[in-house]
Amino acid sequence: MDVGTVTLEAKGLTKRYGKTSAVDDLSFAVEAGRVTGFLGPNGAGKSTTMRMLLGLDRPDSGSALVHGRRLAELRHPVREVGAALGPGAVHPGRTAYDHLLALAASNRIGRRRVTEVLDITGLARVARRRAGGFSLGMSQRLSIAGALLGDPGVLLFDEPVNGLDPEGVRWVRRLMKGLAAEDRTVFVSSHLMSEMELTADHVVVIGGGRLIADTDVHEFIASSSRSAVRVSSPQAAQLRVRLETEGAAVTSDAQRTLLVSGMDCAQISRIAGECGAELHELTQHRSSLEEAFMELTGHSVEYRSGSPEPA
Ligand SMILES: Nc1ncnc2c1ncn2[C@@H]1O[C@H](COP(=O)(O)OP(=O)(O)OP(=O)(O)O)[C@@H](O)[C@H]1O
Repeated sequence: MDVGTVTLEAKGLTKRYGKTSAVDDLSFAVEAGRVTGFLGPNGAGKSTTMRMLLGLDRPDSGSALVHGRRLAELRHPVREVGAALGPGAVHPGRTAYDHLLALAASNRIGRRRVTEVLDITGLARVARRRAGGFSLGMSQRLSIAGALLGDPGVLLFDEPVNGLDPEGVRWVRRLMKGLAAEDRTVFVSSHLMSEMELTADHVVVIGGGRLIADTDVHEFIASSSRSAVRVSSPQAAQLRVRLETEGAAVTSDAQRTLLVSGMDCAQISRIAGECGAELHELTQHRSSLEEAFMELTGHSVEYRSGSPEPA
C-alpha cells in the first residue's frame, strides 16, 4: 500500500449519550505509512470515536470507513483491522495462549500466528499463565497481540502505553514505527504528549467531540506561540524597547532576560548589534507537543508521571 493512501475515515461521525454530545460531526482521514496520534483532553470523545471506527458503537449519524467500506461490509474484518482497546477484554481464567487461540480459531487464523504474536509481544514465556494474574503491562501486551493476530493493514491502539514500564514504552514506540514503516495505518490515542512527540508523524486533535487540528506533528508544534527566543543581555531594557518597536512580542522572567517571540535569532542578533546591546545568551526555545496541545485545547494533560526516557 502506498504512503498517503487513506485507509481509515471518519465522515461526519456524531454520537450523543442523553444530553451529552460525545462526538459531534467529526471528519478526518488517516493515511497509511505513518503513525497518527489521536489526541484530546479527557472526555473529548476519543474512545467513542475509536469504538465507532471499529463498529463497536453505532453512530447517530455519519459513518466510519475502512478502505472506503463500512466495517460490516468487510469479509475478514480481523485481517483488515486490528484493535487494542486496552486490557480488560480477556477472560481472567484463560491463559494468554488460549485467549489468542480462541480469537484465532473464530477468525480462521492458524496456531502458528498465535506463537508468532506471542513472540512479537514478548509474552512467549508467560503464554501458559492465566491472564487474570497478569500485570497491567502484560495485559497491554496481550491486547496488542490480539490486534496483530490477523496481520491487518489498519491498526488502532487506545492508550497502548498505559501501565507499561520505560522498556515497554520504548517497545511500543518501536512497534508502532515499525508497523507504519511496513505501510500499515497506525492510529493511536494517548495522553502522553512526550511519547506522542517521539512516535507520531501526524496528529488528529479533538476537543468536545469536534475536530480542532489535523496536521503534521512538527507543524503543530511550530504553530505554538510558545516557541520563543531566550535572550540575556546587560542592556535588556534598552534592547526590549528596540525589539518591540520592530514588532516582536517580548516578556521577561528575570532582570536581564527576555523571551522574544515573532523574531528569529538572526534578527535579534542584528538588532542587538545596532543598538549596542551585548548578548550573553541567545537560545531558541522550541515548544513541546504538550505545550502546543495545552495552548490549543486549554486543558492540562493527565498521566504525566508516566513520561518515558528519550529514545
Ligand atoms: N456509554 C456512555 N454513556 C454515557 N456517556 C458516555 C458513554 N461513553 C462516553 N460517554 C461520554 O461521552 C464523552 C466522551 O467520552 P470518551 O470516553 O469518548 O472520551 P475520551 O476522549 O476517550 O476520554 P478519556 O481521555 O478520559 O478516555 C464524555 O463526556 C463521556 O462521559
